Amino acid sequence: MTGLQRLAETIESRKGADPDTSWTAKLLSRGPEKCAEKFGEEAIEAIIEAVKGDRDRLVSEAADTLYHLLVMLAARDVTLADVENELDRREGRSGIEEKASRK
Ligand SMILES: N=c1c2ncn([C@@H]3O[C@H](COP(=O)(O)OP(=O)(O)OP(=O)(O)O)[C@@H](O)[C@H]3O)c2ncn1[C@@H]1O[C@H](COP(=O)(O)O)[C@@H](O)[C@H]1O
Repeated sequence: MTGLQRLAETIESRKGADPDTSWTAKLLSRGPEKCAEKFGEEAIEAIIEAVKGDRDRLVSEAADTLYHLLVMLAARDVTLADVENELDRREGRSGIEEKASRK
């Protein structure tokens, strides 16, 4: 199991946990819209560091972004496995080829 899969399991286990002892439970208790808003904030912070070119800050903000992406997905009962399955489905198909097939 990868670290990302373990994190997704931890997040799933926080559903219904005590918001006073778990940041994840606190965020989930505020609803999917708040989780989506937090994800957006963290993604923007990662974008800013990518533009600035600060490698260490980008790694840190990317970690925040992945965590908050998983929380947002959990809030809508979408699992990491669902996303991995979609990525697997796309594997080996170039984005250029996929875009051309849409026309
Ligand atoms: N990876 C993370 C993780 N990344 C970021 N965060 C928290 O996300 C929050 C980010 O919030 P901000 O930076 O926006 O700070 P803020 O205090 O909310 O600021 P404002 O929005 O109020 O301005 C901080 O409290 C971070 O600690 C995380 N909290 C938890 N995890 C993982 O989730 C696991 C379960 O955590 P709990 O649910 O808290 O037990 C942990 O063991 C970690 O593995």
